[in-house]
Amino acid sequence: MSYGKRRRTGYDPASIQEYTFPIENIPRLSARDPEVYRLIQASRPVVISDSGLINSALKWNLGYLQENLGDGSFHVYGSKDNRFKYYDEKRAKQCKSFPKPVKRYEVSFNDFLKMLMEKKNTRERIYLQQMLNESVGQEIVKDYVDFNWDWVGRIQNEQGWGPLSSNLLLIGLEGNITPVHYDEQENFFSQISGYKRCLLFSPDQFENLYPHPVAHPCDRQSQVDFSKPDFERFPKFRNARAMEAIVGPGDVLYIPMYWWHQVESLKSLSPIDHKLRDFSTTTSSGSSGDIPPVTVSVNFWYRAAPLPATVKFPISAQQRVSVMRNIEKLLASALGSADEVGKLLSTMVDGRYN
Ligand SMILES: O=C(O)C(=O)C[C@H](CCCc1ccccc1)C(=O)O
Ligand SMILES: [Zn+2]
Repeated sequence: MSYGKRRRTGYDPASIQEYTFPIENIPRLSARDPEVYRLIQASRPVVISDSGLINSALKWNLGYLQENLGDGSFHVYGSKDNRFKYYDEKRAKQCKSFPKPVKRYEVSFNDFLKMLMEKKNTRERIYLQQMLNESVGQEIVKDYVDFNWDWVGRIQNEQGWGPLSSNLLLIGLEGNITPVHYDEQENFFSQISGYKRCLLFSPDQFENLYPHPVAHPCDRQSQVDFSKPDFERFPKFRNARAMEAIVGPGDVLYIPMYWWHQVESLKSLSPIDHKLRDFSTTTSSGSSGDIPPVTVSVNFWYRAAPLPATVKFPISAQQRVSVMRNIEKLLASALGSADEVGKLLSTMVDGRYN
């Protein structure tokens, strides 16, 4: 079932990267439409345009956040290009040969704003990704309490999901890309300011997207770089097909657990007013005018529903991924290292199962 045309308002279409795979649209519906809940029930992506989930956060511009986020520290990632490929710190320590794709800084929000200004001239791009925690100021707590918990809580209960595990605050530069990966939690991805293009791939496309081994620092991330796919190493990537949603302020995208997604911050057409109190007094270079436009999002990660008592065959694509993950983990521990897992699996399969 193909849904309408790509949303055309608010962002610069020239900031949409061209890729090699076909793209369908993710349905964009009102929270009043029962189809929304049928899609969520079926673990299919949907954009809900008027849920009001994060209406209280639509005023979260950089000035307001600077005033109210408090003086906790924030994780800010730096990348030498525009890709922010996540990696697991402790696994990276065990893989001495692993080239870290991004640097991680721990800074105050003010330092983040300074980095935004200074990085404007350097090659390095930055991306603030911080879980909202009790260190935030009272105003932010108030806004958080005013999220539409009735709406999202009803879905959480109806779907039998586990507890909310975290809300990640995301503040990135236009052009930043989070490369395609999957998460093991249900996600209501909410857009606060600016526009993001979300490319989603169903869990049954595992074989088209070639994730790193489970024991690798980039577990759950695809090895394929969409901007220059290596079809020799990843031939099945030719079969990949995406669903797309371009989300703007107030939109909520349901990203079902195990669904692959790549998130790209687009260029906003209307200038974003950061309402930053004059910044020049506290830093050497420039005033708030020098702050480049950013996108702001917050996600809602929910733990999955418990597995059903009786398994229904054939198992779902998500269950297949979970089984493959468990086998990789078991073999890595049984063999004492992840390096021999491939060899052992080939020995098991070659000439016997294929
Ligand atoms: O909400 C989601 O799931 C996203 O992927 C949103 C994405 C940033 C996620 C960063 C990340 C990726 C992998 C592991 C932990 C953190 C964006 O908006 O750029
Ligand atoms: Zn994600």
